[in-house]
Amino acid sequence: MEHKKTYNAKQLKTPHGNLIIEGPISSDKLAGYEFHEDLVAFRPPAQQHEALVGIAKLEEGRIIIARNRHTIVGYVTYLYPDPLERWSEGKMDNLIELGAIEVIPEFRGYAVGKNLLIVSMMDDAMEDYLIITTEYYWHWDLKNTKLNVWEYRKVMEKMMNAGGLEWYATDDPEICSHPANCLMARIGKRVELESVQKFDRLRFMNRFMY
Ligand SMILES: CC(=O)SCCNC(=O)CCNC(=O)[C@H](O)C(C)(C)COP(=O)(O)OP(=O)(O)OC[C@H]1O[C@@H](n2cnc3c(N)ncnc32)[C@H](O)[C@@H]1OP(=O)(O)O
Repeated sequence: MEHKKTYNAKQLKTPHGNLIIEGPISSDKLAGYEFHEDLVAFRPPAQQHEALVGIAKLEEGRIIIARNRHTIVGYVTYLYPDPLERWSEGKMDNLIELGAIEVIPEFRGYAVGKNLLIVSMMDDAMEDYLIITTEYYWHWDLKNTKLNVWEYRKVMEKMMNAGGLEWYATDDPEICSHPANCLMARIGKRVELESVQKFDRLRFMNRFMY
């Protein structure tokens, strides 16, 4: 499969300044920008910056960023699922995962997250993909937001819905281990039935139990 990436951008005004939401961004551009020190949700900022540069270099990898002048203040990543996860077991070249999304606390609640999703889907090539994301409550910033798991889950759903991702049932044990965890997905307009059926089989691998 050819992974065509077309750059899109939009401006977003917030009370803390104007942002450019843009991508997919090249690894060189990404490496040249400052990476805000409050981007700490997944790894220490320097390591996460390096990881994003690596993802942008992957054929299927996509990074969309929220930028305040020269500084990255938010991002979302898309790449093939981890080879150790069930989602890669179907060896589907059109299944990519929204792996991480983060916005610095200063810019949260101003639709930056939603706009990262919106700009991601501006690229028509996204209609060729089945995009998944796995939501585990232990990745959420419950401490700083002071939201409970259900309130946080609502934030995640509203944000993902802005990009057309919807809740999908699964019997994945890790997802089923807590009711706030979930699988969300967006099936592109040009994804064929065969891929959808393959995805259904990946979602339910323990059917012998029923
Ligand atoms: C696959 C994964 O990456 S899972 C991990 C997700 N990432 C994290 O948890 C990292 C830490 N958290 C963050 O970086 C941010 O809080 C994000 C990315 C989850 C959300 O980013 P934001 O820019 O704040 O999201 P955005 O402003 O678009 O909000 C989406 C919706 O949630 C609502 N919302 C956002 N924050 C809050 C809050 N603290 N309380 C109540 N509602 C909220 C918004 O009002 C909006 O709802 P609306 O459509 O009714 O207006």
